[in-house]
Amino acid sequence: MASMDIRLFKDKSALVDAATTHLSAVLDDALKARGRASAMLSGGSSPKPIYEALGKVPLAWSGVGISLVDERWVPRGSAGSNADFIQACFAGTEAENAFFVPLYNGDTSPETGLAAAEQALALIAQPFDLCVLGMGMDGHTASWFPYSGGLVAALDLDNTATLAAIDASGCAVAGDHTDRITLTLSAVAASRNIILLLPSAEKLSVFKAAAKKDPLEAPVKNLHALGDRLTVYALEELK
Ligand SMILES: O=C1O[C@H](COP(=O)(O)O)[C@@H](O)[C@H](O)[C@H]1O
Repeated sequence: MASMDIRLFKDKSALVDAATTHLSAVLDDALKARGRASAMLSGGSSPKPIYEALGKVPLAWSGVGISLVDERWVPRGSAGSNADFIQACFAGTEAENAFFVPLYNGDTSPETGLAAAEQALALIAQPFDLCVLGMGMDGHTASWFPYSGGLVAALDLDNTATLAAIDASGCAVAGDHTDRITLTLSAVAASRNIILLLPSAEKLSVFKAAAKKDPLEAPVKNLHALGDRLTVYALEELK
């Protein structure tokens, strides 16, 4: 299998420009090839300027289905809602015409709401054309937090579900939002284009160091096996 494509940048604005061009080309190609496109988006500070720029790109946005790589189990209007975050990034742009599927559905917990979320997500064409990931300094990506409850099922490639429930109690980086819903590794791995954003030299170091760790300790390690469908946008490491 060909190896992942790591693209290194000296500054954040060059990274944002290049990643925005990449994301828009993936969506445009999908729209031209299949008449529709699908994008699974992460929240967080890493993709924010990219989404803000992407929303201004003239695309046939009404043919684009958008949902989330992961979500905190909180209603719209609550702090931490990734659905609100995406809406805010695209506010006032043509991207507001995209078809958005939220993952939170008001059920008591991600576990009890999982089947309905999976059913809702089936409205978006799979395999996904685009999956945009970030990474935390603890080595998590999506809501695959180290040793979290539900992580083994989320990372099991024999688990063909698209979504998994995660209990991130005890994971400091998850903060107060420990009830999560996330794409499974099989859904991410099936995506046509997977983009990992590492907009600091420290994050690139964490990503590289994950290669030698247990995948439950550094879940981002699971991306190392995805081959050339994974493109990493990173800032150069300090010498
Ligand atoms: O908690 C999370 O953090 C990561 C990284 O966020 P960032 O703000 O450092 O970009 C994010 O990718 C992930 O979806 C989220 O669950």
